[in-house]
Amino acid sequence: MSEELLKLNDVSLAYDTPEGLLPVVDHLSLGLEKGHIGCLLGASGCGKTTVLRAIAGFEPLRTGTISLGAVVLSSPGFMVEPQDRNVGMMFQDYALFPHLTIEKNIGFGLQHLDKPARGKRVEEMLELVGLTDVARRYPHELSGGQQQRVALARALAPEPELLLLDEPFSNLDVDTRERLAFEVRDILKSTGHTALLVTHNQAEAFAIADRIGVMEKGVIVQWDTPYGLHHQPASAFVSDFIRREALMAQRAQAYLRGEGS
Ligand SMILES: Nc1ncnc2c1ncn2[C@@H]1O[C@H](COP(=O)(O)OP(=O)(O)OP(=O)(O)O)[C@@H](O)[C@H]1O
Repeated sequence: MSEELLKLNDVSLAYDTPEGLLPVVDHLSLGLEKGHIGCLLGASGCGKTTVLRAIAGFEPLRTGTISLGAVVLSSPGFMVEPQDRNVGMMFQDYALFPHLTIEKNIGFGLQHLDKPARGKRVEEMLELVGLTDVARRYPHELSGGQQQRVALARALAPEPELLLLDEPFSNLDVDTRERLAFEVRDILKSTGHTALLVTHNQAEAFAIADRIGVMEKGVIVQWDTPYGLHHQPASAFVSDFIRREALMAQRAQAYLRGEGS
């Protein structure tokens, strides 16, 4: 049996707001196997990003534990610092440094390596994401899809044990988004990385993930394979959610073919 790398056990999260405590995530548990790509899928506001931020070490836990391998990263009153978690992050807005070349952006998190080792690692990363030709360019000289591949290379360069991706494709046009989702899956699979992605886009989730957690109001209602979600939805909510998005995609395609409005 494969080993679970990331484990969330009974995790609850809440924000302190001027109106009082806002509970956002309610006793959530999940396990992600080493080398797998997981995805939290759900409507806006259901708590996906909050879960990701907690795994990255930016939100304290009210209950439960988050662990990576044998190491507990968070529990109530205890948090390993974000920089000490060996967790990489990639966001929707690329977050590249505009004044640094692509190779310098990728090498940014590698200050602990000497110059030759850093150069070698940057070269490997450029090759991995297919951007060797543009190493000396600046971010604004690249397309959105290319910039996101740079962001991926930069996140993977320090060899994190786990990669977190927050809506990484949502700023891209539909064609680029689908292509890049498949590309990112291939890249992560070729390197054997474990990753957890957050999205509200079902097509993206199904394109990239080995396990999908459908979230509703701070809980995971089903954590399953894409096949399992389609063929054995655990509740009416899951089957409605999956069906509704499939229907919307069909309608959009019919509209583009000029068959409806
Ligand atoms: N810093 C914060 N302070 C107070 N409330 C917050 C904060 N961040 C998020 N929230 C609230 O917590 C809830 C969950 O937000 P979260 O961003 O985790 O949802 P999400 O599922 O990622 O949504 P989206 O897809 O829109 O990003 C929302 O009601 C949001 O308004």
